[in-house]
Amino acid sequence: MMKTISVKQAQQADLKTQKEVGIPGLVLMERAALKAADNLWHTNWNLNHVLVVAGSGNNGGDGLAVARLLAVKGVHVDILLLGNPKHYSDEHQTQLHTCKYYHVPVVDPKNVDWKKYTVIIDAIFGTGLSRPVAGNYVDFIKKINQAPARVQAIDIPSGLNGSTGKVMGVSVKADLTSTFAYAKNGMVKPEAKPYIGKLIVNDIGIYC
Ligand SMILES: NC(=O)C1=CN([C@@H]2O[C@H](COP(=O)(O)OP(=O)(O)OC[C@H]3O[C@@H](n4cnc5c(N)ncnc54)[C@H](O)[C@@H]3O)[C@@H](O)[C@H]2O)[C@@H](O)CC1
Ligand SMILES: [K+]
Repeated sequence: MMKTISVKQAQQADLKTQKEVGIPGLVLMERAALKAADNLWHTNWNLNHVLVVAGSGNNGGDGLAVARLLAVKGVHVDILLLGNPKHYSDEHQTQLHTCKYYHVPVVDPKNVDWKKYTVIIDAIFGTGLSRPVAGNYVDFIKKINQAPARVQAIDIPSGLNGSTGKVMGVSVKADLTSTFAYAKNGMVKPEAKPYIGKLIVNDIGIYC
């Protein structure tokens, strides 16, 4: 049986690893991104044109780090930034700086050509999702689900409650979910399957 934990336990384990064990958040983020990129390399998906959709928190930071890792290997990758720039987490800002260094293109949210992407990486919300999805986020999640691309979710499909497996209004439907440390309780529930797709649990050095 696969070990699963709640979102709260995942947040506590993240915090403990950083504050007590002393591994910096950016180190954990880099490990997460390397594993997620590796999961993608091991699919047979067409990686011709990838879109990373990044929210304002550390899930978005993970996505931006994956964008950079793909870009330096020559993949044509674009970034779509969602959320208020004033709320970007510290790690998100660092990852965005690095993407800019490598000239990873940032697309205009009002003018996204959803049909041209072969893969979309969903990095809007992870364990930080705390309320039902609303406003513009609903529209973007629907666009991701309607797009012809394969979809990889980073940590948790955005909009899915990781603890219960229930959809909080609307959720990304992923073909592949690259989660970190442990699967969250809701991910293994039958009703979550259409949103999770294939589940890969990646060890990034966080234990509880
Ligand atoms: N902290 C750690 O140790 C690590 C965290 N990692 C990543 O960080 C993620 C968690 O990051 P965060 O805690 O920054 O949170 P998220 O990036 O999941 O969410 C960002 C923010 O969105 C806001 N939000 C929540 N629900 C919303 C809604 N319905 N509509 C609009 N805004 C909403 C909240 O203010 C939240 O802080 C994990 O899922 C994982 O992907 C990884 O980098 C690995 C290490
Ligand atoms: K996500």
